[in-house]
Amino acid sequence: MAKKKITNNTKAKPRFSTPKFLADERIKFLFGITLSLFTIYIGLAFVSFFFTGGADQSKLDIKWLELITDSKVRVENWTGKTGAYISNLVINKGFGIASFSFLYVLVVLTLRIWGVKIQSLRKTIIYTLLFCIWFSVLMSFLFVQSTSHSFLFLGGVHGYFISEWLISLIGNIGTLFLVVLSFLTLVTFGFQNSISFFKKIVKSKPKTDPIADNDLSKAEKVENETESIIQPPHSISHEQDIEDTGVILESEFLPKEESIKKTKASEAEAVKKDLELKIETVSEKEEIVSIKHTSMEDFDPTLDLSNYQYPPINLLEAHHSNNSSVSKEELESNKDKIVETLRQYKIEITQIKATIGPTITLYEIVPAPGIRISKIKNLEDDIALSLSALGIRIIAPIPGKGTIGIEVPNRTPEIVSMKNIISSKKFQESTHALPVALGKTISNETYTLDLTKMPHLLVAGATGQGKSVGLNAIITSLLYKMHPSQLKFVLIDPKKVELSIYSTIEKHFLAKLPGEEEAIITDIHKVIATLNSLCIEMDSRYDLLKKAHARNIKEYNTKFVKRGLNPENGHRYLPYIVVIIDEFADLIMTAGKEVETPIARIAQLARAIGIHMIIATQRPSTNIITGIIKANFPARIAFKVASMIDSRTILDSPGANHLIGRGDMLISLTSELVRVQCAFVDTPEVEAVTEFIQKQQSYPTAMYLPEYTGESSENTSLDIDLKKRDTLFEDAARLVVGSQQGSTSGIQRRFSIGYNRAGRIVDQLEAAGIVGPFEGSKARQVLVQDEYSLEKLLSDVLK
Ligand SMILES: Nc1ncnc2c1ncn2[C@@H]1O[C@H](COP(=O)(O)OP(=O)(O)OP(=O)(O)O)[C@@H](O)[C@H]1O
Repeated sequence: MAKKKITNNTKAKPRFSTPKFLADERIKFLFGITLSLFTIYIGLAFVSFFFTGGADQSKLDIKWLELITDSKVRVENWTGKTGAYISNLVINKGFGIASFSFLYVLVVLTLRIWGVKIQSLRKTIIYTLLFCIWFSVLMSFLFVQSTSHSFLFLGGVHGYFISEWLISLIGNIGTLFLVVLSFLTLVTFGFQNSISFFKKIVKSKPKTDPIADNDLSKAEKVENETESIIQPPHSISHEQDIEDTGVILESEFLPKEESIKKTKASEAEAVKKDLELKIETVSEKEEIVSIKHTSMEDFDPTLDLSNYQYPPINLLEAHHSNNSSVSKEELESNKDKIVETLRQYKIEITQIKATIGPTITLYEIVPAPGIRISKIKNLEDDIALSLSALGIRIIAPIPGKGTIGIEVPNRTPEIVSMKNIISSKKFQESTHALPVALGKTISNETYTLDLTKMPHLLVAGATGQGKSVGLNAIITSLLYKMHPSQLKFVLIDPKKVELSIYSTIEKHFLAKLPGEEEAIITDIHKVIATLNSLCIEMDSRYDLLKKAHARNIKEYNTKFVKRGLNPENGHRYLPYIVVIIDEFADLIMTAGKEVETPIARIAQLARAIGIHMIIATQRPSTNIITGIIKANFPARIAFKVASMIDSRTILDSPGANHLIGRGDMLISLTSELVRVQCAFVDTPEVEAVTEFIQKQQSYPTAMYLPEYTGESSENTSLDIDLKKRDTLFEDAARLVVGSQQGSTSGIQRRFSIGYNRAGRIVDQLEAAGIVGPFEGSKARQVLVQDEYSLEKLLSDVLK
């Protein structure tokens, strides 16, 4: 009874709750001693029974009362009459040699009293009983004839009667089948992964074809979703490890939440330890597929460079030399350390699972009911200390999973090569408008993005943590998928060294201001001019879209390709423009608002017309990544940063400070963070790709962006030719005089035009003497007081 009470009362406390009479430590101590001695006594009695049972047999046949009261009756059993009687009762009249398993229950119970928990008591009792029944039947069935002259019933009276009854009922064969069937039933329900174990035995075959093996593991994944033990294809020897460890055993405190489906199924008893590690690896099939590029129908913009060849995959390197998989020892030792550390803080866990990624392994744990999640979250540093590892990150809880994740770096991280990522099926068959392949997730899946959906990307990370490699990965993946007619880069590189490698593909893939020599922009004044020029390009693209009644660049280009838009009316095929700014902090420090404003404008409006920005910075402080920038860059990538504050600045949450560097990154697209190992592409690889492109036929020049003259001081009103005034000039003049407000934004709003166009109109109004000069943040003074004077001025001056 006491046992039952113990196992049932497991709600919140991770420790075994003692019956009331054991609340007193002294009684508990004595009870523990008593139970230990009793266990040893019974053990000795059982063992002794084998040797002395024959001699004692006749004495044990007399009545029990007589046996114990008559001191003249002596038995051979080492434990006296009581031991002999109990042994005879339990072994011969009970379950035969299977009765030894009762000793196991006694050991578990004794250890429990001493505070050591190795197994769920309830399950220990149930399974021991079931095992006893089955084993005694088996023993009787097999040995009833051969031991008929012995004093010992190997299966006990219980087994004898049941097996005799079964043989009479269904014969020897039927009984054999039933015994086998009941064994399988016991194992199937008793051990979580027995089914997959049996399957593996059935399926075991020589492994000669790794591709076929990959297929198999994928198929198994789908089939066995709840078991989800998938073999890593890159290490066949590893399969054996997984086979050995692919069993989840849970401790007594099994949660009943339905979110943890597996725990219900795993009503198994651990014989080895109280908690075993389940290892999960997901590996994508790295299939090299031919690069597919959609051909255009009526008008093909790629026809200008119709012989253009996309770079072949063999220009990239495999970087496999120092790749190694995570050993089972490493996994087990990390698991033990995690479990131990948590236990020290009285946090019991019921299940633990490991997913091996390229550079980190995710240990997913299910805490016992009643454990506060925040308690585990606060142990980040303690776990890091016990594992002696940097880069531990705790995700509590993992969104949508009901588990808690502990990410632990692998001892030998794997390099994810760009070649691998580019040749992956996922990337090659992606239908994204601007496909970017970034690397591999924790579950070894290729991680791709569509830049048009972002629509802009903010990349931050301390120096040397993989930002430049990340930018190269983005550019390389776009070069592998896009035709020069479909994509142009605007590369801004104040550091002057990082992006210069792409200058050779200027005539294929770059855009620049007219008259500029260098396509890679390094000078701060040219950066301002280029960004403003992009604003003009943006306005003009909006005008084109409006004229074409298209909502976005995709619709517009489709109409253009179908020859629905006449180039004579100014229509043209619009390539995507990807603006990459390598050291954004430098720009903000030197030019401040002058760069921030056009960047914010482009970020706000450019999505629909195919201009996308990627800005990178080493210094993720709030004066660099301002509120305006943050608001307009919802998609962010963080490489390792120095502090939690920096991490919060980029991601709005901590985490990036716990990354391990060398391309380890966190990507925040929605509110969720994804940890990805960035693909590695080395400079010689990028050079090989750019050289391959450069050698091919090109456009005569880089794509020219619209000219930007700027609001420079020498650009006085005299320079403005009013004969070439804007068509909205007169309406704008009437608006300004009518409202007596000379603001650019007022004109912009009233006529639904871009900021630059409105700015040009205001300049023309100034040249015509309608408004005064620029006065910083104040609106310009309106120099014409009434409409009559305005009409006069318009007719006199502007003719
Ligand atoms: N994805 C990656 N996989 C493996 N190693 C990497 C990866 N990314 C970067 N590294 C290693 O880190 C080094 C520094 O990377 P990188 O030049 O990209 O840093 P960075 O953040 O751009 O630094 P800085 O801001 O100073 O230019 C690389 O030379 C390379 O050895």
